[in-house]
Amino acid sequence: MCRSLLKFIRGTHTVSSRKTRRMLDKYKTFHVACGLAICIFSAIHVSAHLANAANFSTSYSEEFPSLNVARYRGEDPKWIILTTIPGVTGIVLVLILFLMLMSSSNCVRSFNYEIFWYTHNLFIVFYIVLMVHMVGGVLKYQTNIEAHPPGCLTANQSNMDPQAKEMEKADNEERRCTEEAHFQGHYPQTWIWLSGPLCLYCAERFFRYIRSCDPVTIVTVIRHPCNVIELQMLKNKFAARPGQYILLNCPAVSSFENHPFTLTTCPTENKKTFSIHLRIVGDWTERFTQLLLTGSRTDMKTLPMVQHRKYPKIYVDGPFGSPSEDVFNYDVSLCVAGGIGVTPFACMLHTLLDRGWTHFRLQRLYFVWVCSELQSFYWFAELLCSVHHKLWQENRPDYFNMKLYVSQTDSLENMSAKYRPLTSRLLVGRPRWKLLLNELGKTNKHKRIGVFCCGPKAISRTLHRFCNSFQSSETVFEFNKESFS
Ligand SMILES: NC(=O)C1=CN([C@@H]2O[C@H](COP(=O)(O)OP(=O)(O)OC[C@H]3O[C@@H](n4cnc5c(N)ncnc54)[C@H](OP(=O)(O)O)[C@@H]3O)[C@@H](O)[C@H]2O)C=CC1
Ligand code: HEM
Repeated sequence: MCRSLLKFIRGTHTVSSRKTRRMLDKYKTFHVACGLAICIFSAIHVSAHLANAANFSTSYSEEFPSLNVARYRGEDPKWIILTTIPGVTGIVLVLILFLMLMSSSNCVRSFNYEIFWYTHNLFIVFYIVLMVHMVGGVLKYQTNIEAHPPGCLTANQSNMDPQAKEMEKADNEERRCTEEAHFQGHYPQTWIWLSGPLCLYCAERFFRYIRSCDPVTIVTVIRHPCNVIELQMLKNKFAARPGQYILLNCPAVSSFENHPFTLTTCPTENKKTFSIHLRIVGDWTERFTQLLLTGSRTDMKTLPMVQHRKYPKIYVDGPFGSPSEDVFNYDVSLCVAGGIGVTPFACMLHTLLDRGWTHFRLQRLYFVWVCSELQSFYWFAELLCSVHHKLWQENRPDYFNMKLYVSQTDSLENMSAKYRPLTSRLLVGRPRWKLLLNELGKTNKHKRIGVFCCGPKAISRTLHRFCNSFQSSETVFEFNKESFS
């Protein structure tokens, strides 16, 4: 989960292979797999030590008292657990893990991200308790193997009955040893395994904290249809690439919550501002929007300096990498956006408009955008028309192929006449993915098409399935899933 380190590795040219970069994008999936593995092996570990506690009670050894954890034979195993350091710390670890696992489920994260986020930060307590877990010294090893080889007999010790004893006298003499067996608790080794990853992660968080401390100035706040707010910001030394996202923190709403937003414009030589489009869907975005719009006229594009003081203080952590950065690294790319999931692709199109298509490997871009309402398309209608006109002027009409789908037809009206290129590409209903992919397959034979999807999970799942099942030796659809939530 060292996002900045991953973004650095992903962005440098050392990771030339797209396959490796795509693997780096799976860091969250890998993390969840590790988290679940921790839970599964912890369950096995706990079961083994519960059996262990029962054994300590029933197999109490008078012969080797230092090996006992029970205080007497038949002691209640529950007491052995509740009165030893490994026992008590083990219960705390299991409780933390259970809370983290339950709060990390998709439903909790989408219902209330804060519950997940607060609970998940219990990992700090988890690691501290884990370091203490081993100091109890329950697991022991013998320190004097040479002086007391396992199975040997000390002077007053015999494990044979008298009759047999006479017969084995000579043999026993050889098995005599000079001292009692001595045992010592294992030296705690957990910190050896944890110190590397923890130091790396702490360095990552420290770096992110220092970087996010730089103040951010809100330059413009624009209200868009369908509950979307555009925020244009300025931050010293902030640089980003299209497709990347930031973590936004607004202490006036909550000091501990960092919400991810994909950039819709990146700073360029001519324009130092960067922007995000946020959809007001939860309590954090609602509260944040109230603070943004309180006392400022929402019809003004750029606010006079005097208004800046009215804005809440915000911090920006990032940018962080994402699969969408690779849209320009294919000959042909298909970008599918669902609703506000258009944001990473809007950033692409801004970059295409600023820098032109000749700077990139990409030779053909298919853009499919599905929205419930027609007004949603106004979020980036100007941008889409500008890109369309620019490519026609540069005699590359085939470069940018866009299809806009409006899925809810009850409130359908005509799009504004000034966006004619969009009106002629507007379709009603949801896309038929299989048909769409077949059409692309036919017009792009022998190509590896990069498929990028950002939006409701249902679209990603459906499209991913169709890309994998697309049977054609000539065309390959390589699915790149975009998600930070
Ligand atoms: N970088 C990232 O990872 C980002 C991710 N997002 C995510 O994108 C999502 C966008 O949310 P929102 O704007 O509310 O989107 P909506 O819920 O409004 O859905 C957008 C469109 O997708 C359509 N749709 C839903 N499922 C399918 C499907 N299986 N096949 C075809 N079309 C489908 C909907 O059709 P219908 O109306 O018929 O349901 C609707 O027209 C959010 O979950 C957000 O987290 C947003 C920004 C960035
Ligand atoms: C049990 C299953 C687990 C699941 C499903 C899970 C899920 C997640 C998810 C989805 C994120 C990303 C949050 C985001 O990007 O906004 C995350 C982050 C993180 N998780 Fe887990 N996790 C699990 C277990 C654990 C465990 C056991 C630990 C450590 C003891 C842990 C430590 C972390 C850390 C340190 C982060 C990074 C937070 C950051 O820096 O952004 N997780 N986890």
